Amino acid sequence: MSNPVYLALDMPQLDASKALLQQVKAHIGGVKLGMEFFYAHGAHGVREIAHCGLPIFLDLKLHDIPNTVAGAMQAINSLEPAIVTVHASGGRAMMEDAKAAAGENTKVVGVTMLTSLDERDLERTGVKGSPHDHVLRLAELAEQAGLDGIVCSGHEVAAVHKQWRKGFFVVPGLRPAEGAAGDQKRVVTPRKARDDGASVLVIGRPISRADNPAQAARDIEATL
Ligand SMILES: O=C(O)c1cc(=O)[nH]c(=O)n1[C@@H]1O[C@H](COP(=O)(O)O)[C@@H](O)[C@H]1O
Repeated sequence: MSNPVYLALDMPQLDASKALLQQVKAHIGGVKLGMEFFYAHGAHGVREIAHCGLPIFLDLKLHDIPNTVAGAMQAINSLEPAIVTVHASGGRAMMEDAKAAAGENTKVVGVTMLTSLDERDLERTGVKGSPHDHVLRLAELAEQAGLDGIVCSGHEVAAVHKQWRKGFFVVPGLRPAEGAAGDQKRVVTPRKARDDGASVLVIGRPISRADNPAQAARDIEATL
């Protein structure tokens, strides 16, 4: 089985990103580029990172009216990303149009509830009920809209996997047993997420901020 770990390259410096990637690339299965990197380096930066030969997950978390999101998707098609994110709360029509505009080899996944949020945060945004119910509801909407899968925390992935057997599930908010959670609130270990049905494990700081990133990536790989 291929390595499910996608390294989140969350840094604005292109050279430092490439250097980190060189150190760890033998121990990961893909690279995630998010808004921090993309706003700094755009399509050129994505192409530079793609030279490493690993699949690229373009985590742009698109969230706008359907026409605008479809246009954004078309604008990034030439980069041939393996995975792209949209916010599931953007609604069914937005997700349908995003999927229709994406390249045929790109998986479009809907971000459900950010792993940095808990039930109290959810309530403050006006959503009543548990994160579990909220994630399952948005997963159902994403499936109806024809998306390939969703992004959720390791707390929900087992239930979502049960509800959507063929879905593609991206799980961030991962920490090895001794790792500091930082701004993440719904956290599990990489192994637990994988055992519960995650297709992709997104891992950033536990590798990128480690004293020895290659060793950290190797240690995580060994737990899987
Ligand atoms: O879409 C994501 O990748 C994402 C969704 C989510 O709910 N939570 C979340 O942390 N992420 C991303 O996953 C990565 C997690 O980074 P670390 O907490 O450093 O491992 C970051 O790049 C986040 O942007």
